[in-house]
Amino acid sequence: MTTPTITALRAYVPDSTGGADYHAQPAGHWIDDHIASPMAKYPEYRESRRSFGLSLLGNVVVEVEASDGTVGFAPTTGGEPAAWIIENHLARLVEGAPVTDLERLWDQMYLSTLYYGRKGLVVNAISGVDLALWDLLGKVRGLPVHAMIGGAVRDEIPFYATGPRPDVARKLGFIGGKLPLQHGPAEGDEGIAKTVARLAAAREAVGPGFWLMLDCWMSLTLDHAVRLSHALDGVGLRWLEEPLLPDDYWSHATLRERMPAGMLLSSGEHESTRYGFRALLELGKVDLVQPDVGWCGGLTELLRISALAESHGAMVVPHGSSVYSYHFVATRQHSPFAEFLMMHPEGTEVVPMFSPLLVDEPVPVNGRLKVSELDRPGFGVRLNPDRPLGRPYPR
Ligand SMILES: C[C@H](O)[C@H](O)[C@@H](O)[C@@H](O)C(=O)O
Ligand SMILES: [Mg+2]
Repeated sequence: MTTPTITALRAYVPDSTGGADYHAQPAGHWIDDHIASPMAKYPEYRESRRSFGLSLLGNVVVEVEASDGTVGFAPTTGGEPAAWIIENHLARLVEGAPVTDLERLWDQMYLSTLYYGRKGLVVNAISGVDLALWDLLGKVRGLPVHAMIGGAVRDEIPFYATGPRPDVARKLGFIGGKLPLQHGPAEGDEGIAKTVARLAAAREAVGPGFWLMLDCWMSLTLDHAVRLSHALDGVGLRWLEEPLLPDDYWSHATLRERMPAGMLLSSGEHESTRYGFRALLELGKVDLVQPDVGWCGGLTELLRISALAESHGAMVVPHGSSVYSYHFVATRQHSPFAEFLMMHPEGTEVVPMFSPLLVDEPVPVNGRLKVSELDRPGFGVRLNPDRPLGRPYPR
């Protein structure tokens, strides 16, 4: 049997809002409504995360074509800058390789960009290429990705929902609701009081058994995080998410020591590679890691991060990334549930997370997704043919 080789690697930039860069939403969407951020200490940037540049990058769609005509693709966040890296740097390593060489290609993409990469945009680009390669391999072999990384350990995936209405999430069958923090340290004790009131009202609405989480999106200082965690101790918070600056591993460990014992500390959404997650686990002492498979290095690197986390007794619950993380979650015991970002403007309806970029994108029904819904080759989704794709750096 002849193994096809990769004949072309292409990077497109769709004109759409939403998709993998899901923060790019029309005005009035809950995801940009006075949500706390590291920039909120500056009043002019407190009302909207887009005001300081969140979602400027937009989507990049990576496409890989094989010598037998098979085409794989995957989206991630990165826009034109990522497209430039993919077309002008990564393509020279990938084109001509057998479609099976994911390990060697990952190593070469990471090592060849070390001098300007290691984290952030470059690793997003590498992640996009890696995901497209997994999609291609699945299509060449006629297998869903989950069947190529060990096979499913469960028949269905339970989900928690991220959005402003945990009461609606509970009614829709989700196992928990994660609220975005809206008031950071710049709003002082008054901000803490508002957060406590909001979480207490949410707890009242959902009752005792439904998980509640709070996503702080890197916005807190250590002192504020300690005080906020204790102020929320009566709410029964399942975890406090990404409270501190991602690089300050040491303050995570201090927070872990000082926060209430029953509240899990989670982080990792903006961390990348196994090295970053080793620091977060060993130095940061987090209980739960949340790599984004489109940002951490792709699926090849997520598998490494996953094994590392399991050896630390930590759960791996990937940051919301649609089918690109569902195939992973289906196959790992220590990844018992997944995130679903409620991308409906009020967060009151289930809509496909990467809409309008993809078609055939499965969504949880009654808060769960049957793994059999993923049983199509590769990641099992198609690009929306009605959304034009520009190729900014054609070769
Ligand atoms: C809802 C949060 O503020 C972020 O917008 C979200 O992207 C991310 O942190 C998440 O965990 O879903
Ligand atoms: Mg988060």
